[in-house]
Amino acid sequence: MRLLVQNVHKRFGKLEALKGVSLELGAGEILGLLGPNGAGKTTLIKVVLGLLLPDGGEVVLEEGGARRRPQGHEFGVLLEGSRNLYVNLSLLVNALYFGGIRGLPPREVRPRFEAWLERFGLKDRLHAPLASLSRGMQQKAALALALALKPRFLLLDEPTLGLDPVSRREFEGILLELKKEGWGILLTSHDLEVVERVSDRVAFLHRGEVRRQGPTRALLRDWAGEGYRVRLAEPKAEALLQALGPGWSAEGPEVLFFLGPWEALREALGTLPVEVLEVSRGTPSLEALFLHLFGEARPSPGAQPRTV
Ligand SMILES: Nc1ncnc2c1ncn2[C@@H]1O[C@H](COP(=O)(O)OP(=O)(O)OP(=O)(O)O)[C@@H](O)[C@H]1O
Repeated sequence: MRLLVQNVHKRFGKLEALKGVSLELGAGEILGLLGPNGAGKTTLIKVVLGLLLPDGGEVVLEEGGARRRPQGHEFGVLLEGSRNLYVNLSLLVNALYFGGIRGLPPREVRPRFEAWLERFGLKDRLHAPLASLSRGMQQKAALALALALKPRFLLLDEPTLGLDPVSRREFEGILLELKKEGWGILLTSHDLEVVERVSDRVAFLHRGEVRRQGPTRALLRDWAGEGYRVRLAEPKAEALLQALGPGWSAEGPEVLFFLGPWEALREALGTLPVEVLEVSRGTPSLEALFLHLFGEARPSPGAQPRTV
Protein backbone atom coordinates (compact mmCIF):
# COMPACT_ATOMS: atom_id res chain seq x y z
CA MET A 1 0.00 0.00 0.00
CA ARG A 2 1.26 3.47 -0.88
CA LEU A 3 0.08 6.97 -0.09
CA LEU A 4 0.48 9.27 -3.08
CA VAL A 5 0.37 13.05 -2.91
CA GLN A 6 0.10 14.23 -6.49
CA ASN A 7 0.70 17.77 -7.65
CA VAL A 8 -1.16 19.30 -4.71
CA HIS A 9 -1.85 23.05 -4.75
CA LYS A 10 -3.28 25.05 -1.87
CA ARG A 11 -3.94 28.78 -1.66
CA PHE A 12 -4.85 30.98 1.27
CA GLY A 13 -6.05 34.17 -0.44
CA LYS A 14 -3.06 35.44 -2.39
CA LEU A 15 -0.61 33.13 -0.66
CA GLU A 16 0.23 29.96 -2.53
CA ALA A 17 1.05 27.71 0.42
CA LEU A 18 1.52 24.57 -1.72
CA LYS A 19 2.64 24.86 -5.34
CA GLY A 20 2.31 21.42 -6.87
CA VAL A 21 3.69 19.11 -4.18
CA SER A 22 4.18 15.44 -5.06
CA LEU A 23 5.34 12.86 -2.53
CA GLU A 24 4.87 9.21 -1.83
CA LEU A 25 4.99 7.10 1.30
CA GLY A 26 5.05 3.32 1.36
CA ALA A 27 4.21 0.88 4.14
CA GLY A 28 7.17 0.23 6.43
CA GLU A 29 8.85 3.48 5.50
CA ILE A 30 9.62 6.74 7.31
CA LEU A 31 9.54 9.88 5.17
CA GLY A 32 11.01 13.00 6.80
CA LEU A 33 9.26 16.15 5.64
CA LEU A 34 11.62 19.04 6.28
CA GLY A 35 11.59 22.74 5.61
CA PRO A 36 11.89 26.15 7.24
CA ASN A 37 9.02 27.69 9.23
CA GLY A 38 6.13 28.47 6.92
CA ALA A 39 7.30 26.08 4.17
CA GLY A 40 3.89 24.39 4.04
CA LYS A 41 4.47 21.19 6.04
CA THR A 42 1.44 21.46 8.32
CA THR A 43 -0.74 22.59 5.41
CA LEU A 44 0.31 19.48 3.51
CA ILE A 45 -0.53 17.24 6.49
CA LYS A 46 -3.96 18.89 6.73
CA VAL A 47 -4.58 18.31 3.03
CA VAL A 48 -3.58 14.64 3.38
CA LEU A 49 -5.96 14.30 6.33
CA GLY A 50 -8.78 15.90 4.36
CA LEU A 51 -9.03 18.79 6.84
CA LEU A 52 -8.19 21.20 4.01
CA LEU A 53 -9.37 20.75 0.45
CA PRO A 54 -6.62 21.21 -2.14
CA ASP A 55 -7.15 23.72 -4.97
CA GLY A 56 -5.50 21.28 -7.34
CA GLY A 57 -3.99 17.81 -7.36
CA GLU A 58 -5.02 14.89 -5.20
CA VAL A 59 -4.14 12.50 -2.40
CA VAL A 60 -4.72 8.82 -3.15
CA LEU A 61 -4.05 5.42 -1.63
CA GLU A 62 -2.76 2.78 -3.98
CA GLU A 63 -3.31 -0.84 -3.03
CA GLY A 64 -3.01 -3.87 -5.26
CA GLY A 65 -3.09 -1.75 -8.41
CA ALA A 66 -6.32 0.04 -7.39
CA ARG A 67 -6.42 3.69 -6.42
CA ARG A 68 -8.87 5.41 -4.12
CA ARG A 69 -9.25 8.42 -1.86
CA PRO A 70 -8.05 7.74 1.68
CA GLN A 71 -10.45 8.22 4.57
CA GLY A 72 -9.63 10.18 7.71
CA HIS A 73 -9.63 7.10 9.95
CA GLU A 74 -6.82 5.55 7.91
CA PHE A 75 -4.42 8.07 9.41
CA GLY A 76 -3.09 8.21 12.95
CA VAL A 77 -2.12 11.76 13.71
CA LEU A 78 0.11 13.36 16.28
CA LEU A 79 -0.10 17.11 16.12
CA GLU A 80 2.53 19.37 17.56
CA GLY A 81 2.34 20.10 21.31
CA SER A 82 -0.59 19.16 23.50
CA ARG A 83 -3.32 19.73 20.94
CA ASN A 84 -3.90 16.00 20.56
CA LEU A 85 -5.89 15.02 23.62
CA TYR A 86 -7.94 16.47 26.48
CA VAL A 87 -5.48 17.06 29.29
CA ASN A 88 -8.02 16.97 32.13
CA LEU A 89 -9.50 13.66 31.10
CA SER A 90 -7.94 10.29 31.87
CA LEU A 91 -6.05 8.42 29.20
CA LEU A 92 -8.82 5.85 28.98
CA VAL A 93 -11.62 8.41 28.63
CA ASN A 94 -9.62 10.15 25.90
CA ALA A 95 -9.21 6.84 24.07
CA LEU A 96 -12.89 5.94 24.32
CA TYR A 97 -13.95 9.43 23.28
CA PHE A 98 -11.74 9.55 20.19
CA GLY A 99 -12.62 5.95 19.39
CA GLY A 100 -16.30 6.90 19.63
CA ILE A 101 -15.81 9.75 17.18
CA ARG A 102 -14.42 7.19 14.75
CA GLY A 103 -17.40 4.92 15.40
CA LEU A 104 -15.30 2.33 17.26
CA PRO A 105 -16.94 0.67 20.28
CA PRO A 106 -15.14 0.72 23.69
CA ARG A 107 -14.74 -3.08 23.67
CA GLU A 108 -12.52 -2.75 20.58
CA VAL A 109 -10.60 0.38 21.51
CA ARG A 110 -9.85 -0.37 25.17
CA PRO A 111 -7.87 -3.63 24.80
CA ARG A 112 -5.86 -2.24 21.91
CA PHE A 113 -5.14 0.99 23.78
CA GLU A 114 -4.11 -0.90 26.91
CA ALA A 115 -1.81 -3.13 24.87
CA TRP A 116 -0.05 -0.11 23.35
CA LEU A 117 0.19 1.61 26.74
CA GLU A 118 1.76 -1.52 28.17
CA ARG A 119 4.26 -1.60 25.37
CA PHE A 120 5.18 2.04 26.02
CA GLY A 121 5.44 1.41 29.80
CA LEU A 122 2.33 3.43 30.66
CA LYS A 123 -0.25 0.81 31.55
CA ASP A 124 -0.48 1.93 35.18
CA ARG A 125 -1.51 5.41 33.99
CA LEU A 126 -4.71 4.26 32.27
CA HIS A 127 -6.96 6.14 34.71
CA ALA A 128 -4.66 9.11 35.32
CA PRO A 129 -5.51 12.50 33.81
CA LEU A 130 -3.27 13.26 30.87
CA ALA A 131 -2.09 16.46 32.59
CA SER A 132 -0.43 14.37 35.33
CA LEU A 133 1.98 12.79 32.82
CA SER A 134 5.33 14.22 31.77
CA ARG A 135 5.59 15.62 28.25
CA GLY A 136 7.36 12.53 26.94
CA MET A 137 4.72 10.28 28.50
CA GLN A 138 1.98 12.43 26.97
CA GLN A 139 3.50 12.03 23.53
CA LYS A 140 3.67 8.26 24.01
CA ALA A 141 0.06 8.19 25.26
CA ALA A 142 -1.04 10.19 22.21
CA LEU A 143 0.81 7.77 19.95
CA ALA A 144 -0.73 4.77 21.77
CA LEU A 145 -4.15 6.26 21.18
CA ALA A 146 -3.46 6.95 17.53
CA LEU A 147 -2.32 3.33 17.10
CA ALA A 148 -5.31 1.93 19.02
CA LEU A 149 -7.58 3.39 16.35
CA LYS A 150 -5.84 1.11 13.81
CA PRO A 151 -4.59 3.58 11.22
CA ARG A 152 -2.77 2.54 8.03
CA PHE A 153 -0.36 5.49 8.11
CA LEU A 154 0.99 7.77 10.84
CA LEU A 155 1.35 11.51 10.33
CA LEU A 156 3.57 12.92 13.05
CA ASP A 157 4.02 16.68 13.30
CA GLU A 158 7.02 17.53 15.51
CA PRO A 159 6.61 14.47 17.75
CA THR A 160 9.88 15.02 19.64
CA LEU A 161 9.37 18.73 20.34
CA GLY A 162 10.25 19.52 23.93
CA LEU A 163 11.36 15.99 24.81
CA ASP A 164 14.53 15.53 26.86
CA PRO A 165 17.35 13.53 25.24
CA VAL A 166 16.34 10.28 26.97
CA SER A 167 12.67 10.54 25.99
CA ARG A 168 13.72 11.60 22.50
CA ARG A 169 15.84 8.45 22.09
CA GLU A 170 13.00 6.32 23.42
CA PHE A 171 10.59 7.90 20.97
CA GLU A 172 13.05 7.29 18.15
CA GLY A 173 13.23 3.62 19.14
CA ILE A 174 9.44 3.41 19.04
CA LEU A 175 9.34 4.94 15.54
CA LEU A 176 11.87 2.42 14.26
CA GLU A 177 9.90 -0.47 15.76
CA LEU A 178 6.66 0.77 14.23
CA LYS A 179 8.37 1.08 10.88
CA LYS A 180 9.62 -2.51 11.13
CA GLU A 181 6.08 -3.59 11.84
CA GLY A 182 4.92 -2.05 8.58
CA TRP A 183 3.56 1.37 9.38
CA GLY A 184 4.27 4.11 6.87
CA ILE A 185 5.22 7.22 8.82
CA LEU A 186 5.31 10.82 7.62
CA LEU A 187 7.46 12.72 10.08
CA THR A 188 7.78 16.50 10.10
CA SER A 189 10.39 17.80 12.46
CA HIS A 190 12.98 20.48 13.01
CA ASP A 191 14.88 17.88 15.04
CA LEU A 192 17.18 16.99 12.18
CA GLU A 193 19.32 14.55 14.16
CA VAL A 194 16.27 12.41 14.82
CA VAL A 195 15.12 12.61 11.20
CA GLU A 196 18.61 11.69 9.99
CA ARG A 197 18.69 8.63 12.22
CA VAL A 198 15.21 7.26 11.51
CA SER A 199 14.12 8.34 8.03
CA ASP A 200 14.46 6.23 4.90
CA ARG A 201 13.78 9.20 2.67
CA VAL A 202 13.49 12.94 3.13
CA ALA A 203 11.75 15.69 1.21
CA PHE A 204 12.77 19.32 1.61
CA LEU A 205 9.86 21.69 1.25
CA HIS A 206 10.47 25.39 0.68
CA ARG A 207 7.82 28.04 0.03
CA GLY A 208 5.32 25.39 -0.95
CA GLU A 209 7.61 23.48 -3.34
CA VAL A 210 9.63 20.29 -2.94
CA ARG A 211 13.20 21.47 -3.44
CA ARG A 212 14.82 18.05 -3.08
CA GLN A 213 13.78 14.58 -2.14
CA GLY A 214 15.37 11.17 -2.07
CA PRO A 215 16.77 8.42 0.13
CA THR A 216 18.34 10.13 3.16
CA ARG A 217 21.75 8.41 2.94
CA ALA A 218 22.08 8.82 -0.82
CA LEU A 219 21.07 12.47 -0.64
CA LEU A 220 23.77 13.17 1.94
CA ARG A 221 26.37 11.08 0.12
CA ASP A 222 25.72 13.00 -3.09
CA TRP A 223 26.90 16.14 -1.31
CA ALA A 224 30.04 14.54 0.12
CA GLY A 225 32.16 15.94 -2.71
CA GLU A 226 31.27 19.46 -1.57
CA GLY A 227 31.52 18.88 2.17
CA TYR A 228 34.56 19.71 4.31
CA ARG A 229 35.22 19.12 8.00
CA VAL A 230 37.42 21.77 9.60
CA ARG A 231 39.12 20.89 12.88
CA LEU A 232 40.07 23.88 15.03
CA ALA A 233 42.84 24.19 17.61
CA GLU A 234 40.43 25.88 20.03
CA PRO A 235 36.80 25.20 21.02
CA LYS A 236 35.39 28.20 19.18
CA ALA A 237 33.21 26.60 16.51
CA GLU A 238 29.91 28.05 17.79
CA ALA A 239 31.32 31.53 18.26
CA LEU A 240 32.83 31.57 14.77
CA LEU A 241 29.61 30.37 13.24
CA GLN A 242 27.94 33.68 14.03
CA ALA A 243 30.25 35.42 11.58
CA LEU A 244 30.62 32.84 8.83
CA GLY A 245 28.43 32.81 5.73
CA PRO A 246 25.84 30.27 4.59
CA GLY A 247 26.90 26.65 4.36
CA TRP A 248 28.62 26.47 7.74
CA SER A 249 27.51 24.42 10.72
CA ALA A 250 29.17 23.27 13.94
CA GLU A 251 29.59 19.59 14.71
CA GLY A 252 31.12 20.12 18.11
CA PRO A 253 33.12 22.78 19.98
CA GLU A 254 36.19 22.27 17.78
CA VAL A 255 34.69 21.07 14.52
CA LEU A 256 33.10 23.16 11.80
CA PHE A 257 31.48 21.72 8.71
CA PHE A 258 31.35 23.60 5.42
CA LEU A 259 29.10 22.62 2.55
CA GLY A 260 30.05 24.45 -0.63
CA PRO A 261 32.82 24.84 -3.20
CA TRP A 262 36.49 24.52 -2.24
CA GLU A 263 37.30 28.07 -3.43
CA ALA A 264 34.77 29.57 -0.99
CA LEU A 265 36.18 27.43 1.81
CA ARG A 266 39.77 28.46 1.03
CA GLU A 267 38.77 32.12 1.11
CA ALA A 268 36.97 31.73 4.44
CA LEU A 269 39.85 29.76 5.98
CA GLY A 270 42.20 32.65 5.20
CA THR A 271 40.14 34.94 7.43
CA LEU A 272 39.54 32.63 10.40
CA PRO A 273 41.00 34.08 13.60
CA VAL A 274 41.67 30.56 14.97
CA GLU A 275 44.36 28.03 14.01
CA VAL A 276 43.04 25.26 11.77
CA LEU A 277 44.48 21.82 12.55
CA GLU A 278 42.98 19.83 9.71
CA VAL A 279 40.61 20.06 6.75
CA SER A 280 39.12 16.85 5.40
CA ARG A 281 36.40 15.84 2.96
CA GLY A 282 33.20 14.61 4.57
CA THR A 283 29.57 13.65 4.21
CA PRO A 284 27.33 16.37 5.64
CA SER A 285 24.77 15.87 8.35
CA LEU A 286 21.14 16.54 7.49
CA GLU A 287 21.45 19.76 9.46
CA ALA A 288 24.41 20.91 7.35
CA LEU A 289 22.43 20.16 4.19
CA PHE A 290 19.39 21.99 5.56
CA LEU A 291 21.50 25.07 6.35
CA HIS A 292 23.04 24.90 2.91
CA LEU A 293 19.65 24.79 1.20
CA PHE A 294 17.82 27.26 3.41
CA GLY A 295 20.48 29.35 5.13
CA GLU A 296 19.84 32.56 3.13
CA ALA A 297 18.89 34.43 6.25
CA ARG A 298 22.45 34.13 7.52
CA PRO A 299 25.24 36.60 6.65
CA SER A 300 26.50 36.60 3.05
CA PRO A 301 29.64 34.61 2.13
CA GLY A 302 31.59 37.83 1.82
CA ALA A 303 31.00 38.79 5.45
CA GLN A 304 34.19 39.06 7.50
CA PRO A 305 34.40 36.77 10.53
CA ARG A 306 34.34 38.66 13.81
CA THR A 307 37.35 38.37 16.08
CA VAL A 308 36.57 35.87 18.82
N1 LIG B 1 -5.44 28.84 7.70
C1 LIG B 1 -4.54 29.62 7.11
N2 LIG B 1 -4.89 30.81 6.59
C2 LIG B 1 -3.98 31.60 5.98
N3 LIG B 1 -2.68 31.29 5.82
C3 LIG B 1 -2.28 30.12 6.31
C4 LIG B 1 -3.16 29.22 6.99
N4 LIG B 1 -2.45 28.11 7.36
C5 LIG B 1 -1.19 28.32 6.96
N5 LIG B 1 -1.08 29.51 6.33
C6 LIG B 1 0.15 30.05 5.72
O1 LIG B 1 0.65 29.06 4.84
C7 LIG B 1 2.08 29.01 4.89
C8 LIG B 1 2.53 27.60 5.28
O2 LIG B 1 2.20 27.37 6.64
P1 LIG B 1 2.45 25.98 7.38
O3 LIG B 1 1.85 26.08 8.74
O4 LIG B 1 1.96 24.89 6.50
O5 LIG B 1 4.04 25.92 7.46
P2 LIG B 1 4.99 24.88 8.21
O6 LIG B 1 5.99 24.41 7.20
O7 LIG B 1 4.18 23.85 8.90
O8 LIG B 1 5.72 25.83 9.27
P3 LIG B 1 6.31 25.53 10.75
O9 LIG B 1 7.61 24.81 10.57
O10 LIG B 1 6.51 26.92 11.28
O11 LIG B 1 5.28 24.76 11.52
C9 LIG B 1 2.50 30.08 5.89
O12 LIG B 1 2.83 31.25 5.17
C10 LIG B 1 1.25 30.29 6.73
O13 LIG B 1 1.19 31.62 7.24
